Amino acid sequence: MQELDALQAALNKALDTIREELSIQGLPELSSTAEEQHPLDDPTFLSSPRLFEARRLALSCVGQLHNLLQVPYEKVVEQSFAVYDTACLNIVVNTGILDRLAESSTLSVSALSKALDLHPVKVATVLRYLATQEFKLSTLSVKTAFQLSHDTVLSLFDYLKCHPSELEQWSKSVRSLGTASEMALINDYPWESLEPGVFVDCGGGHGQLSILLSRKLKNTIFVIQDLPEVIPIAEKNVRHDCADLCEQGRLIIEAHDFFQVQPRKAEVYVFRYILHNWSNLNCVTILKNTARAAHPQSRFLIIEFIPQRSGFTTKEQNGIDSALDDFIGVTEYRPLTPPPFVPLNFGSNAKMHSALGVHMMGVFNAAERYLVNPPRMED
Ligand SMILES: C[S@@+](CC[C@H](N)C(=O)[O-])C[C@H]1O[C@@H](n2cnc3c(N)ncnc32)[C@H](O)[C@@H]1O
Repeated sequence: MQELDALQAALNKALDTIREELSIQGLPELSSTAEEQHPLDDPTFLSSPRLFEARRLALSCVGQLHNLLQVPYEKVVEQSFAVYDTACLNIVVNTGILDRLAESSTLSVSALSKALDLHPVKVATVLRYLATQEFKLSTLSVKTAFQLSHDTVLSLFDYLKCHPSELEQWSKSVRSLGTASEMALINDYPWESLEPGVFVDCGGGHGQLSILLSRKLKNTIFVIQDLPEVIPIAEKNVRHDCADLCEQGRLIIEAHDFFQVQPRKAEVYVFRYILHNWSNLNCVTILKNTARAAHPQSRFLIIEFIPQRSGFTTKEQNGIDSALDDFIGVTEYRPLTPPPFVPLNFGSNAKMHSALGVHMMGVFNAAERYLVNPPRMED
């Protein structure tokens, strides 16, 4: 029997058994939104052996299915961000958020932040992360948890400049973050519509996005820009993969600080995983500096993870109604409407991206940005 079939069959059997046992023992239905504690959650409750084993089996199947279905890269990121589980719980308890929510579970983030004198973006980021499974501090990008933990006044980028081996390690981890969703990115956007022209990869890091696109867009020149200390890393990577394109002048690597005016006129300026490192004010400066060089037809492409709201909603509120069967034979991506009891952001499946939001807050006092109702850092 296939592993997936076996786990599905065992899970179904276990869930059926739990349902039967609840009925036999006259116990209430299970509900994750019930206000009263379920008797099964009482540590002194003595389960029947059948119910005990059915629960154990169901949870084990869920865990095994998780291992089977989750992309290994996401598991690695989740594990390296696991410390945020404890940190966020600690914040929720110590700041009084938990007590306030116990009094009223319908408090909005802004009401909660006002009542406790906390920053709304930080409260939202922490709660959103905790919903998938300090603190009153400055909102300045150089007064973050990173500076406290490293006992430094330097920003992460300035710190890395002084620590070349850490810079190398950090830029490798950013590169793998890009790799994890690169094929979808290349497939889902009509890149050919941008040809021909000059494409500037602002803060391009290892240059991986430009390398991939240069194979697809044969009439485009790619300029990878980054800080001077990152240029040798980018050059090594690009020359290793595409020495011929460098010789032909189709891939150019150059130092440029995006807080200075952009020197290149181009058809496309792309910012992948850049703006989430910076406050609104900084982002405006970066974009304005680039816009000064742009011509009226130039395009700005901003590539970021867009977190979805947590919580549950009706299909009508969600606005998109698509079921798994609607995707048969479809090649163009569109999102699935979460079925009942599946959170809008797909719950535990959003953990990696929510953890990234916490990470951006801890390192840069920045955040992943939302399309709807965005809570923003004040500058
Ligand atoms: C999160 S990484 C993204 C790298 C790349 N865009 C990618 O998607 O793989 C942010 C990049 O911004 C660069 N960066 C930071 N400050 C910069 C500045 N002032 N000017 C240019 N690049 C900068 C960093 O060196 C780093 O390579």
